[in-house]
Amino acid sequence: MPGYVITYFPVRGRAEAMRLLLADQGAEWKDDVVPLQKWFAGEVDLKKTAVFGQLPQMKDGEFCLYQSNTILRYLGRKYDLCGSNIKEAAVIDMVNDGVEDLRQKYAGVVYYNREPGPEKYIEELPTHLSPFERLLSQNSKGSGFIAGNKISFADYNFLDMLQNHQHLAPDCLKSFPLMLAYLDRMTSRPKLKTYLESDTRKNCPITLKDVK
Ligand SMILES: N[C@@H](CCC(=O)N[C@@H](CS)C(=O)NCC(=O)O)C(=O)O
Repeated sequence: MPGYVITYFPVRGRAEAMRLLLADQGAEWKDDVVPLQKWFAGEVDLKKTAVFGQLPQMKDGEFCLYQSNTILRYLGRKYDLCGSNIKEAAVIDMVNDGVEDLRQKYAGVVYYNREPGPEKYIEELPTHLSPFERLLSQNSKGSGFIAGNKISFADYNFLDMLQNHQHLAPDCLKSFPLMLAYLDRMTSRPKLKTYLESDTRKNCPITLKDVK
């Protein structure tokens, strides 16, 4: 029986970065999938008991957490993925907050049909993505991780964000060689590769709109 249970809708969404982290760290987890229709019809008790009325929820045994970035940070502390000192930890937090900012813009357009709409968002993407190319160039000249000298929880969030954007706009990274090389390095990590190539992952829709 795996110690971790991730409760979420049948999408990658805000649960995927924690799945990437767990897979790469060789940990097992169970996905407890909540059908969207039931949730929005008010038929899921968890909607009332969840701390902020939202998912994902992650349980580590009896310990129950909400808020995707809090969960990532918790797993980061548990698996030593928060840098080697407080300055590295702060840079990792900064990058993760930057990923969160972009995730919110992405989610606004992709999930909630907010302005500026997908076409304009894609047109503006280089402006949103270039800070990450710069961060990579400033860290081991782009040959390592998004921050620090070892993998951190922010790398999994960043990887998920890059893959979501590649799905939305397949050419969006073409003028960002460091991010392309980073994606190659990350997706070649053996345990991550196995997960990324698994049927579970391939069959998991990227957004709520992709749910059949
Ligand atoms: N800040 C929260 C946001 C959670 C969130 O927006 N959850 C959405 C799905 S991604 C949700 O539960 N939507 C259903 C609802 O609000 O009832 C986190 O990072 O976990």
